[in-house]
Formats: sequence, C-alpha cells, structure tokens
Amino acid sequence: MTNKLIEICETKRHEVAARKAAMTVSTLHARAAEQTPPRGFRKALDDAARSGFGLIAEIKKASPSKGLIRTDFDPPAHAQAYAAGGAACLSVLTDHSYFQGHEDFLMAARSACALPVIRKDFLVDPWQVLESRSIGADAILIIVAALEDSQMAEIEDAAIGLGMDALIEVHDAHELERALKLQSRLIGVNNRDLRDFTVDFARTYELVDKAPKGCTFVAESGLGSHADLLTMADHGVRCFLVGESLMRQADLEAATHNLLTGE
Ligand SMILES: O=P(O)(O)OC[C@@H](O)[C@@H](O)c1c[nH]c2ccccc12
Repeated sequence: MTNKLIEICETKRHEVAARKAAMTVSTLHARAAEQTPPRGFRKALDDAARSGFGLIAEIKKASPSKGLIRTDFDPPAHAQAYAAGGAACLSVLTDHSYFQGHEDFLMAARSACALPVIRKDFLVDPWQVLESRSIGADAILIIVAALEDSQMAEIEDAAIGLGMDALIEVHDAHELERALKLQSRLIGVNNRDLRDFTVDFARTYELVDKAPKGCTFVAESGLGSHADLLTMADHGVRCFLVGESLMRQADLEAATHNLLTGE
C-alpha cells in the first residue's frame, strides 16, 4: 500500500522551500494587510447548522484518485452558484501538483461571493498560514495524519494570530485525541483515508460519539445525496464538506439546493 499523503507532503516541502526563497515575509504581510478581514468560517457553519445543515461546498477541479472532475472549471461562477444554492462556506483546493488547484482560484472565488473560504491544501509549515491569509483565505486545514503535535500547534497558533479558523482533520480515534490537544473545536472527519483513498462513512459515525460537546463536527468526503446527509444527521452530524458529487453536476446551484433539501 503506497502512502500518498507522505508523498504529497514531501512534494509540498520542496514547493514551500522554493516559495519562501522567492517571497519575503514582509511582502506576505503587506499582501495580507490588503485583504478584507477574515470572514467567520466556523460561525457561518454553526449558524447554518442551527436551522438546517452547514455545508462547505468545495471547488475542486481534479483529484489524484479521480483525475479531472470538471472540464468547464470556473471558480467565481461556481462560488456564486454554491452561495445561491445555500452553502454556508466554500473550500477551494490550491494544491497544484496533485489537485490541479491554484491560489488564483481561491482569490477569484472569494471575491465573487460573501462566503467564508477555507484554503484546502497540505500545510507543512506555519509560513503557509500567512501565505493563505495573503491570498484572502478565512480558514486553513490542519491534517493531523501529516504532522507532529508541535507542528500542528505552531500552524494553529499562526492561524489564530491572523484571526483565521483552523479545521482539524482526523480519520481515527487516535488522531481525534491528538486534535483535541489543540485549541480549535472545529473538527473534520475525513471518510477518505488519504493514505490509500478508501472511503468509509463509519469513520464519522465512530468518532462523532467521541467528540466532546461544543465541537463543530464536519463529515468530509464521499457524500453524494440528501439521503447521505439525513443518515449522517441520524448520527448527530449537521455539517458537511462536499466536493466531487457537486462538481460533477452541470447546474451547481440546483445541485447544492437539492443536496441540502432533497428538493
Ligand atoms: O470530493 P469529496 O469526496 O466530496 O471530498 C471533499 C473533501 O473532503 C476532500 O476534497 C478532502 C478532504 N480533506 C482533504 C485534504 C486534502 C485534499 C482534499 C481533501
């Protein structure tokens, strides 16, 4: 079994080293200062989940396991359609090498709507948090499987210092325990194991019962229908991160509305 996550993070470390050499921290700070303040990511999810479901709709062109997902890829149009369809937040893939993402996609999507946006990428260095804010991101992702405890804490501190939210991604009970040593109470369970890409909803069901009260709990990956959301809701989960199944629909506004309401 190949461990794709290790490979991706190795590539990312090289990429970050090159970026750091090309861009000073003061330039990043200056760019961050030009951005509008962070939009409350967790708050938007919690508000939506109080009366329905909190949906993080993902702008995803391609993935390592599925290849190209969307040919007429248009981040600002997708952002507006997701917002009109009732999404609470956006997720935008910015990793170039494995997901055909780009920083420009995040900037274009965020400018096109009022939703908070998470930068979906592989963070291996706190420097990337400032970089994320410099392109407008409101939240960042911390993948527990990819990091040591001390690295996670550094990355989270950087996010908090910039007023951003951090979504802490886990996929087993041990990772959840490590996640709960951090300050953030925004926890995502990835139903897809990034080490081998298998999807299993039971990962979420098992962990939701172990999360303390007061956590915002997000089920991620492999969700395709309103029925899936209702099944998750039976287990007490009200927030979701959905990419591929939405991105494959021609009418994203209708698809988002249908996912959330069944209509
Ligand atoms: O396209 P899906 O199956 O709906 O999954 C979305 C999202 O969960 C997935 O893109 C994701 C979750 N965690 C990640 C970490 C890195 C890259 C991608 C991801």
